[in-house]
Amino acid sequence: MTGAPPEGTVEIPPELGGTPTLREVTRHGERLLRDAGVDTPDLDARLLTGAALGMTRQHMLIHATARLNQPQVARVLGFIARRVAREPVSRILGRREFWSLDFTLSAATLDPRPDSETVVEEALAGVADKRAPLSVLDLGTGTGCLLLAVLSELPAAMGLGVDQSTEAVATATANARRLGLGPRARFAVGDWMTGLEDRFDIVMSNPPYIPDAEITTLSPEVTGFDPRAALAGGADGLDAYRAITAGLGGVLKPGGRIIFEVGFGQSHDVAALLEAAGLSQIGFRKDLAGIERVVFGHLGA
Ligand SMILES: C[S@@+](CC[C@H](N)C(=O)[O-])C[C@H]1O[C@@H](n2cnc3c(N)ncnc32)[C@H](O)[C@@H]1O
Repeated sequence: MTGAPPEGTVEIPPELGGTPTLREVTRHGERLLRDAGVDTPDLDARLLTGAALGMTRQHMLIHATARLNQPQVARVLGFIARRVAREPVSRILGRREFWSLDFTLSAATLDPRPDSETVVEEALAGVADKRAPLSVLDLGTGTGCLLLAVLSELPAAMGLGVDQSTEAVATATANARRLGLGPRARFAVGDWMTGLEDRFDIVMSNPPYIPDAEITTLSPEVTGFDPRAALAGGADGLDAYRAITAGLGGVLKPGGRIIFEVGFGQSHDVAALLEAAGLSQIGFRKDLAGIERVVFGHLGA
């Protein structure tokens, strides 16, 4: 559900007939979003109007009284209608900023969350020599955001991103190319580390971790638009952690590190899985909200 709204399907209300001003159209969109219970109606109306018209925020401020024609009004209202239906702004725009890099989304990829930057921070914090030729594996790569963010900071590192979704792998490959990281990033379809023969210095994963029964309690922006395969973690949310920790010995180099993103309240269960798998120096990193978002461990040298 990304890209432009279908043309000609939006009904334009009488007050926006003729050539309304940009400000009138933006305010109308904001009202529709507020009535629909969207959290940030002013911000979303501004972002969507700007995107529909190809205008920056500064342009919009300068041209607030500029007149729009009816196709332009229809395009703005098309975007607003999608947001009223709870499609996230990032999905309507088809892209999301992560680690100050621009990522294209697809229906098969999770919309990257700011909290996941904690994984990138921890991966980089453990690298003493940023120019070393390290190897990095990202399991459940989605848009490729974790792997590509890490590679953007480590100029001699190479990486592999694995996902079970062919469409996600295609999206991640296109993101790598667009970000100029194509020569150092490879993506493959697979079931976690099954069939991999190489070993890596760093393994990262933000696997699906929502307990199955909790999925329906999430916001409509998540349940309606993030793929279920990116969310569903089994009965207790820990299925993927069990599968991945069981295979870590085969993909980590001696002295290598695993860095997991975890859901709220899961850090100690995941730490116990790592300990049972023989990893040491297990630690935690909090996200900006003070929640233990990352669990990491070392494979003894
Ligand atoms: C929570 S999303 C994370 C995506 C991305 N790494 C991020 O942080 O935005 C989990 C990803 O794991 C993938 N996945 C689920 N089960 C998998 C499996 N058995 N093997 C490989 N990937 C899997 C999903 O397709 C999804 O892209």
